[in-house]
Amino acid sequence: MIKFTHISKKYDNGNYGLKDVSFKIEQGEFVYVVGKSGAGKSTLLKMFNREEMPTSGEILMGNVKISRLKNNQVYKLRRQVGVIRQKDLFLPNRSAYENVEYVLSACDVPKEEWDKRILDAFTTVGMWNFREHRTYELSIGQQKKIAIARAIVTSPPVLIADEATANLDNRSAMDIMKLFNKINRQGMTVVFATHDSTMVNTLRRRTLELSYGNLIRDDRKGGYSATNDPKNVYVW
Ligand SMILES: Nc1ncnc2c1ncn2[C@@H]1O[C@H](COP(=O)(O)OP(=O)(O)OP(=O)(O)O)[C@@H](O)[C@H]1O
Repeated sequence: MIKFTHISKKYDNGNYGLKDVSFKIEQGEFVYVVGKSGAGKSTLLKMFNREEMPTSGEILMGNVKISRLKNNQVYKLRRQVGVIRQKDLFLPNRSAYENVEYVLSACDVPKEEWDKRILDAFTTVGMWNFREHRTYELSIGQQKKIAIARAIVTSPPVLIADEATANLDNRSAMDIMKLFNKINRQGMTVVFATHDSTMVNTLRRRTLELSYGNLIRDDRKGGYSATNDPKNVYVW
């Protein structure tokens, strides 16, 4: 369970990213975050793994208050939250396989688990046959799939995606959305920010809508599929 309570974010230059935002997400939910450019979507997403800290309010992950975490615990938090960014940075001269493997090396995952984890991640995104390709040789849609493989290879209970379908044609975008659906059905919570309302209407899910930093809508459109899978409990 993730709970945002009265979260506000005021940047140093006086801009408000978020204003008094409160909501709760259960493990296994699929949630869209929508709103126009500048509405606060990225600011909201960056709070999940403490890339940004709220100016006021409290965020709970399980029973842990994110703002109270010490540096070594923030590192653990980041293993619990997989992130797919608007622009994913790859090791461009390395293969897709090495790009995914790199995440495991950076996360202290025991080496004997690497092969299986990498195979599982590539299989989930359907990219095993492209594992030897350098990432710059891949299409944008294929690169997005590798970005997803990197985000899920540590099996985080929560997956955060910021405009993961930007710059993709409709077919590739739908491919990526199906992938997020599949990952969600496996029990992972997915929080997916987009300004594309077509996308949101196609796959009806719970939607949080932001406008000028305010949460102006929170509905549940049949998207709730909580799971009791023990692998999804938070470990600190
Ligand atoms: N690092 C920052 N410093 C100052 N202001 C910021 C910073 N990041 C975001 N903002 C401001 O916070 C508000 C929300 O921005 P945010 O990037 O979260 O919106 P968004 O909905 O993700 O927009 P986009 O879809 O264009 O990325 C905007 O007014 C923006 O200018």
